[in-house]
Order: sequence, then C-alpha cells, then structure tokens
Amino acid sequence: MQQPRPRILFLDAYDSFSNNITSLLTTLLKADVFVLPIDDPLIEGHHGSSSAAALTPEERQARFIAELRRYDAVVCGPGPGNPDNEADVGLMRIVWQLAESEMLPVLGVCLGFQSLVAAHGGQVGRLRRGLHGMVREIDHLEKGNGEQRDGDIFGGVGTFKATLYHSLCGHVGQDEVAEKEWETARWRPLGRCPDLVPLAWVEEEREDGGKERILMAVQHRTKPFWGVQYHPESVCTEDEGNKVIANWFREARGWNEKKGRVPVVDGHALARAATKPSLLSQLAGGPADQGASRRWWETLETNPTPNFLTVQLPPGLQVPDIVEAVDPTRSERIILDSANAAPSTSRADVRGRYSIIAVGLEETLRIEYHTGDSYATIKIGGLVGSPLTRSDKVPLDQYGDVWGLIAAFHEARRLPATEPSNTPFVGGFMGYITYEQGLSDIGISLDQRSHHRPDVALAWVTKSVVVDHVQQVVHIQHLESASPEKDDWVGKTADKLFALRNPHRRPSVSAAEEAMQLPLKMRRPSLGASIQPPQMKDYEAKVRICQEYIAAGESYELCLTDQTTIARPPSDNLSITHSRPSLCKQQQQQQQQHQSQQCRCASCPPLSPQPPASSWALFKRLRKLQPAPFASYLRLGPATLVSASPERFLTYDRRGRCSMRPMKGTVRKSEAVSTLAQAERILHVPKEEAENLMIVDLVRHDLHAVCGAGNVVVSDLLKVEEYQSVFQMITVVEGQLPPRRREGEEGWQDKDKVYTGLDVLAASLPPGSMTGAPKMRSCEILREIEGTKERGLYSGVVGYMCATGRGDWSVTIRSLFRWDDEQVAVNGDEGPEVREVWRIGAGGAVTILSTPEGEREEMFTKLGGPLRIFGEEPTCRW
Ligand SMILES: C=C(O[C@@H]1C=C(C(=O)O)C=C[C@H]1O)C(=O)O
Ligand SMILES: NC(=O)CC[C@H](N)C(=O)O
Repeated sequence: MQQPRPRILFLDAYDSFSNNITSLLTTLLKADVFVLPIDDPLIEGHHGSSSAAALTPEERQARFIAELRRYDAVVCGPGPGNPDNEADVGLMRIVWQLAESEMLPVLGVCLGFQSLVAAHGGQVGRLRRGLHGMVREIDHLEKGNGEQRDGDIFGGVGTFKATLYHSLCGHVGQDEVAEKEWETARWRPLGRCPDLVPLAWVEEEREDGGKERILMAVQHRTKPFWGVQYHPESVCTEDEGNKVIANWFREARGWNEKKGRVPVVDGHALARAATKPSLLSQLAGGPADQGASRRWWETLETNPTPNFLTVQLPPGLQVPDIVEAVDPTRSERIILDSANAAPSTSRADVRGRYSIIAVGLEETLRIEYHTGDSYATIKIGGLVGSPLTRSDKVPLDQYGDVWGLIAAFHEARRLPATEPSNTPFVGGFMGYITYEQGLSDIGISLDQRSHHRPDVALAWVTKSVVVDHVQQVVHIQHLESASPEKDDWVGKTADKLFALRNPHRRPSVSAAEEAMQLPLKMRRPSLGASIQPPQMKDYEAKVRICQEYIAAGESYELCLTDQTTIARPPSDNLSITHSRPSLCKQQQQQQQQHQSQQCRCASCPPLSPQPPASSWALFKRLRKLQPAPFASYLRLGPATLVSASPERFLTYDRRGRCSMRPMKGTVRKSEAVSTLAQAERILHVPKEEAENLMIVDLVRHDLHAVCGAGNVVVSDLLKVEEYQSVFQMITVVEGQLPPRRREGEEGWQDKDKVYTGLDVLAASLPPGSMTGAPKMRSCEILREIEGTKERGLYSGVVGYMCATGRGDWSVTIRSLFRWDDEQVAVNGDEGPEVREVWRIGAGGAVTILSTPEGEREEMFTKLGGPLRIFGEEPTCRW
C-alpha cells in the first residue's frame, strides 16, 4: 500500500522567508506542508473573529492541540521581533509546553529556535552586531566524519555555509565557559539550560578582536524538539545543509513511530495550503451565476477582431516623435519607454527592447480603485474636459477584492496568442498601482486618508503602438470591438508614421518643449519652481532609528525613503487657472526667496520668464538626461508620472514563466568609479551583497506563494550592471506558475487552478526592494519613521498586462509624480496663485552596517537624477 505523504504544520511568524521554508520542506521531505499564522484568528480570536473570540484561553488551546494532532511534525518559523514578546511568537509558546500525551516533533528556525531556547531556560539577547544576509560556515561536531550522537541532526553532515538573518541570539551559558574548556564544553548542555544540547556554533570575530560565541543549533535532551538559528532555506545556504533537515525529519518520524503516534486526519483543518488560492477562485460563483445581472461593461471589448500592421521604424525617429504624431491630442497618455534602447545610449548594460504607447486613452474602459473602498469604479474616459461616457461602482464582495475583479475582467477578455507574436503587448491593461495599495495587500490598514485618489488605475488599451528597438519595426495594433463603424485606425496611423519619414513633416515642437531641449548648462531653474528637499540631519537621524529597530530584531533591512516636493506654476492641468507671472525681475527674486528654501548660492542664475514646461516636456527631458530601460510617462486620471526607472519588478509570459529582478546595491558614477570592474570591487563586499541577498530571499518567498514549492530558481545572483549615472547590483529570480488547463478542460470547477501573472503581481506588492525584510513589519516601521505622508506612485509599479497573458511591471523610482488635486497657494504679485506639486521620492536600504552619512549620500544621489530636469544639482544646494 502506498504510504500517505507526511504532513507538516508550519507556524508562520510573518516572515518574508516563510514560503522558502515550506518549499524546502515540501520538495526535500516529500511532505505536504500547511501553514498557520502564529496569531491565527480561528484560534486566537483576533481580528473580530467572533467564533474564536468567544472562547476561553483553555478552549483556544484545545483547538490548537486538536489541530496539531493532524500533523507528523511542526516547524516554528523565523520572523521579526523577540520571543520574549508573546505577540511575536504566539502559538509557538504552546508547542513547547505540550503535555507528553500531545507532544510532537518540532523544528524551530531562527525566531522559532530562539523561542525554543527561551522556553527552556535560555535568554534571548542582542548580538553585539546583527548578522543579516551574512553567510557563515556552521561549526558542528559531526562534520561528516564519525561519531553519531543520539538525535544529533548534524550526523553525517559535512562542512557547509549558511545564511544568517538575526539580531538576537540564544544565551545558554556560553559566555561563562573558559577558553580552554570551550573546545569540548560547548557540545554539552551549558549551565543555564541543562535540557538543551548545543549542536552547532558560529564564532564571530568582532572589531575589538574578541570572538562572540553564537549558538546555531540545539536539541532538547529528552523531548523531540530541535532548532537552528541559521536559515536553511536561503539561496546562499549550501545544499549540504539540506541533510540537517532530512535528518531532523528522520528523527521526527522515528520518534512518532516509537510513540505509536499517527496523525489523525478528519474534520476541518484550520491551517491553509502553503500556496495561495488563485485570484479567479475568489470569485463568488461562475459566469453563469453572474449572468442574471450583467453590467454594461462586462461584455465590452470581449470579442475583439485583432487588426495589426508592422512597419519599419523610420530612421532616427524617437519614441516621443511617434507619440506626438499618432496621438497629438495630449490629454491622457501612457508610454512605457525603453528610453535607453538607442545605440547612442549604449553606455548602459541593460537596454530595453520595446516601447509601448497607448493611443486614444480617453476612450478606453478602465478600472480605478481607491484602497480601502468596498467598491471599484469601472468607467470610460474621465479626464477633466472630456465627456465621461459611463461609470459604474462595482461592489467587490463577489470578487474577493480588487484583484479578483481585475483578474475576472482580464479573463473575460483573454486572447489566445495572436499575431504578430513578436510583440510583447497586443492590447490589454496599462497603468499604475501605488505603494499604499501594496501595503493594504499585505494587511497593513491605512488610517484616515485625506484624499480619494485612485491607488489602482488600469486602462484597457485597445489601440497601441509598439516600437521594437532591436528589429527597428513598429507594430500598430488595434483590438477592434464589433462596432459597425470601423475607421481603419491602423492604416491611418501607419500613414502618419510614413509621413514622419519626411523630416519636413515632423511634428512641430512647442516653445516650452524646445526650451527643454536646450543643453543642460544653458538651462535655468524653471520659473518659480520651489524645491523642498529632505533635511540632511533629519534623514541621518531616521537612518539611526532604522538601525535601532534592526538591532532589536524587528527588521533585517529597512528601505528608508523621503520625498522632495517641487511646487511650480501649473503646466498641463486644464482645470487649474494658468497664472502667467508678470513680475519684474527684482520682484520675482524677492518672491522667490520668500516662497522657497532653494539655492542661496551666488552662482545660481536668475529666473527665466519662460512658461513652465509641460509634464510631457519634462518627460522628454528626463529620458534624454537619464535614459533608462523602464522609463515611463503616464497621465491617467488625476495622476501624472515622469519616470526613469532602471528597475524591473516583475515580468511574465503567456506560459506563466515569471521573472523578478530586485536591485539592491548602488554606487554613483564618478571619476574614481567609472568602470564596471571598479564598481564590482565596491559592490562585491559583504554589506552590499547582504542587502541584495535579503531581498532575493524575500522575492523568492513572494514567488513561491503563487508558483508553489520547487518552482522558483535564482538564475543570476549579485550581478553588477551599468546605468547612466549609477552602477547597480541585481539578481534575477524566476518562477513557473502551474500550467493552465487546456481549452475544454478548463471548467469553472477548475478555476482555482488557473493562475496568471496577476496572481504574482497581487502577491508581491509592494516591491520588496522598496520595503526591506521582513516586509510587513518593515513597512509598519517605515510608516512610523517616514511619517504620515504617503509614498503614492513612488515605490509602486507601472506596467502592462497584455490580453494574451504576458506582463511587465517596473518599480516606480527615479521619477517624479503629481496629483491634479494637490496644489498649494502662494502669494503672487496679483494676489494668490496656485502651484502644482511634484514629488520625487528617493531612498535606500538601511542595514546594521549602514552609516547615516552613506545613506544620506545615496538618497541624494538617487534624487539627483530626476531633479536635474529642473536644472538643479542637489549638491550645489544642500
Ligand atoms: C529606494 C530607491 O531605490 C531602491 C533601493 C536601492 C538600494 O538600496 O540600493 C536600489 C534600487 C531600488 O530598489 C530609490 O531609487 O529611491
Ligand atoms: N530571522 C529571524 O527569525 C530573526 C529572529 C529575531 N527577530 C532576530 O532578529 O534575531
């Protein structure tokens, strides 16, 4: 008879590495792994779960114990915080206290290990300095060469290195052992914890020349409890370490056998599967149920006739020229621009291949959602001045959440792979998602917000132009709805492009745009742009606060950021009265000094009387100054974004192959660091590699949540790449979604098995490179430190999801954005004047090894890129 697969319960302490552990356990031990949060509402009665809230503590404990009977073993996971705080370890504490009759084998990992130590007489205190993303050789007794101790899970294990992510450590009495006794004494229970047998150590050399003895693994003398301080699941833990886990499980099963303990699998389980259910499975009922009350938009754009034409890219033509020729109306626009694709910008290592231009955006159907609302809005159009055709508030309960609605909307319009197959996008969603939506996705509630702006804005683009910079062709694409008036948009657009071959017929450039095209040194600060950067000392103080949280074990890495605001006369918002100043120069200067905190240096040129450049002109300038592979321009609803992002967040193809590209480790180009080899020397150091590694493990966790155990690999680790003004270290992490059922097999009863790239996107926001690890606790801490201001578009994502299932999203950094409704009033010569407000976010990852000055410098380096379009160089000003 076939043996049933073993079952393991994983107690999740909200770490960002948990899914890597469940993946390792599943693949290595061929076990089914189920996950229960340490504060599971069904047991703990939190979060308003009425059924559990009514229970007494004894009854809750009984529920948990009943749940434990279902498993062969338990793994207590890693996480933020300290085992001395009950809330940080929750249910773990019950596990160590189980009566003999209910006991079962347990493995503690990191926080779980510390909780084991704390429960058996040890103390958990701070390391002299935290070790996060540091890879160390684990010193254990066996080293594969002989003597076997009963229950020593290091038996037969050779030398291996493992990744550490901890600020705290277990004190079992190691510091009281004299040096000459240490060699042998460290393998026996030490004074404070007679029941814990040390199995492994790391001795860390400290700056004072001394060594810190760090406990790395223990086993309980009589109970089936083991624990490891290091992270067995990290991508940098060597495979030899897997033997420890295999040994643990062999011991665990041996113990169960000896005790005659067999898991009882009946009734209802509280724990959930390690992989998330798909978005489509959240839908209440199938399409048949929804048929009764179809809304007007449900059938719109559902059965299009694709109409495509591919033409040669007229030589010398830039993406903005194409935009201006094919979509000159200049109201709403989305352009995802491989701005560094041109050979003239070949200094950069990473070059985009395609630029995607949405055309006729005002007429598109779109989804907008303000985080926290119980409904989303589906509408057509909506820009000030253009007629709002229709709008519908869609309650989200039947979709689970906004992601369920987006997935259902996409699914209803999904296309089989369509010609031309060599275009990444034939039509589909284009738009943005804010950082705050990401926060809400990971369970952080946003308190009172002072606005009602969309956090998710996705247009369903049916007319698009895709430039393939490698093939030098342009795909003109129209997913035509079955409307009787076909207007041959594709043909007409091709004609417009052909017309561009004739340089005399190129679109004319407005005066403001012309001004923006002047060489940098001739530029003056834009009229009245009042720039408010972060204060250096404040920023440094915030870095120190981050480090205090890290030292306390609350986080391993925090991506601290701050914002610079730029107030300037309104440029392209038609709803704002355009106030053209008529001040004399002297008055202007006086007013300028009064309003702004900007430059006081003598060399600063006087203000020029030119009108403010439009956001489009700003974009054209930025793409020239900072050509980046994931540049974008977006003017959608009330949001405007001008971005020179170098960072891909997530891309996926139709077959569910996903790839993420976290970027961490930045060095500014300078005379001293101008070559890749020099940058590599600077970035391949423990501090920078650790920063990157932490995010790599976090991203693996995010991908595992959807792709499932064993379906994630790291294909390029810690690679240094060159960009226009910086070098960046990146890693590529790839995942494979479960295969989609073939047509016909795919009934709604299988909908929970249908995953798309949207599932990965929804499960991975906000981008880990912008949060730090563990994600949830780090975001909570960052909200405290950064203050109440929202990051908004910054730290969110911009991208597309094609109707055929392919998608690509960049992290919104090195960018500026503004909201139409954010204005400030200033006193002008002729009374109050309004100013539009642009925001530039910038920051970097703070670790225990950071220096406040270094972090501040890094933040200003990143800020400097987008700020230059205002003719500003941060170093001359603050
Ligand atoms: C926070 C920013 O960048 C992020 C932080 C990086 C780092 O810490 O090295 C690198 C790229 C981005 O993921 C920013 O550009 O503002
Ligand atoms: N990775 C972890 O579980 C860390 C545990 C604990 N918060 C520490 O920092 O030491």
